[in-house]
Amino acid sequence: MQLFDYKEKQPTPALLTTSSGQPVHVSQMRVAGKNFLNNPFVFESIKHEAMSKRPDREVLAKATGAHGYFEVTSDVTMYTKAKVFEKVGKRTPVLARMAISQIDVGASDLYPVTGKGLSFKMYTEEGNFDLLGLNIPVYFYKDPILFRDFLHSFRPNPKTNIRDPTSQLDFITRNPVSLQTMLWVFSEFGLPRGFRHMNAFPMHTFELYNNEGQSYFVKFSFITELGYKSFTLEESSAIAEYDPDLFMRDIYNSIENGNYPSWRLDMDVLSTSDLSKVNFDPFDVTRLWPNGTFTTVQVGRFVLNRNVDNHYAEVNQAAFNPTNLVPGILEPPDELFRGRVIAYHDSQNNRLGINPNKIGVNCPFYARTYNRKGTPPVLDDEGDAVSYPFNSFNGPVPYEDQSRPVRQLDIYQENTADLAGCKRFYNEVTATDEQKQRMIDNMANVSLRVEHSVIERFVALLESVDEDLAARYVNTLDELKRRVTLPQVVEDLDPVKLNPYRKY
Ligand code: HEM
Repeated sequence: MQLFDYKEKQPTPALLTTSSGQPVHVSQMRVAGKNFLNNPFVFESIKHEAMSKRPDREVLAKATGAHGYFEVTSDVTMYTKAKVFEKVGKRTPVLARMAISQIDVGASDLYPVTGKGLSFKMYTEEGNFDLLGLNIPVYFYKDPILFRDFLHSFRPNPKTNIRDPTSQLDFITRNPVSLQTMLWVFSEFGLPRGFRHMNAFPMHTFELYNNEGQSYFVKFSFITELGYKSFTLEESSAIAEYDPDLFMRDIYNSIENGNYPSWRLDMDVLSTSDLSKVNFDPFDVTRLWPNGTFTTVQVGRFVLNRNVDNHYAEVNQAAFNPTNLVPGILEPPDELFRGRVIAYHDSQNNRLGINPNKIGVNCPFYARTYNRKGTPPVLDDEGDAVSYPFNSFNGPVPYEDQSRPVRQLDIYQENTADLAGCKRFYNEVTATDEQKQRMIDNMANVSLRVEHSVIERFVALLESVDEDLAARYVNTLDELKRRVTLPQVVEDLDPVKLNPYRKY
């Protein structure tokens, strides 16, 4: 389809050149019988392809993206002075990136038990404002050191390069703090019917302040305006076979057809006085705020109405960073966020160089800094502007704002797991029998190849959450083991039998 569109725009072929603009002679197109080192066109073509791959993101690598806008739908000026939210009807251009975790580029979107990302970059007049969300409202852990450990347990074994569900369940039993999020991921909420039908949550508690300097504490949510819908396990395994790129295709086609995906931006709010009264840690990303403790305010909506022209330039090279906030919105004070402050810069410097914000898609409307040089692009590098701050030559100066809180919260968090939250999830969120069984079927599928002692520990953990959950899991797994008889050819290839280090 895209190929035919191109042909329509380009009725006759254009002249081919090298990257430095010299026309390419037809004899340069093939090497046969010639010394190709004397053929800069061939040399450049091979070299460029060989060196074209930059590192992918370590997490959420496979993705799609689109442009659109954010529109304010309610007056929220009592909570924040951020100009992006300053009046009802105001629109701000937006880039969205939608991604799937735990899989590499090229793998199937329907790979079981993955998280999905939905991030928005709002190009505001006060700088880029990025909100990064995942499709589940609680996070796997609150201690940033677990970033590495969690990923390692879910990644292929470093020796064999084979995924090992034993290490995944082992991680959960050794870090019960991650159980609640895993229950969400195993449940229907882990398998939305494409990005358009999923909600997403930035999870941290941000401090907002208004023009009078009053603070509020908020959690943002992106709520799909199409209504949440999920795939059944049968549907997803059937689709995985014939359309591994379904999530990506669905977004592209819906925008091309004028069915623009959209999400409401809501925020759950606690005032400063609420904060001193609650009996839970409102900054703990592994827990939900209990119903009845907060008010929900609608802020606006995101609409995606334009596909990108170049995936590499506009999606792969996009750099979303949770520290990209604007005046009126302060950094969340929790420990996990502090871990993220380091990680995104490092990852983006590693894959894009030291000037990621000078790459077209990341450029804010306005930026004046004292940084100079670095890996390309350097653009005009501020021309002849003075290159050190606090100078006598009218170099850029910082702004002043009397309403910005002078003190920010400094919090110390407990290292406890919210198993009561897991019980509430099992009994209240997966409320019906069918919902419970679906989650347990998923857990049992993953557990089929898990080493016995780890299963025992996992069952003990589930028992400490809810007896019924543990009993159903044991029964479902037993039943599944009885039912699954591998055909001979698969048995011959069974990794357990081939791997002398593993036993069941
Ligand atoms: C210690 C905690 C965390 C660390 C160290 C971490 C680190 C990272 C890194 C290094 C990237 C790749 C960035 C890039 O190269 O562009 C990334 C991407 C991402 N992270 Fe995190 N992360 C953490 C927690 C979270 C949380 C709590 C959320 C959700 C609320 C989240 C959502 C995302 C999303 C959606 C992306 C993909 C962004 C895109 O589409 O480019 N992360 N994370």
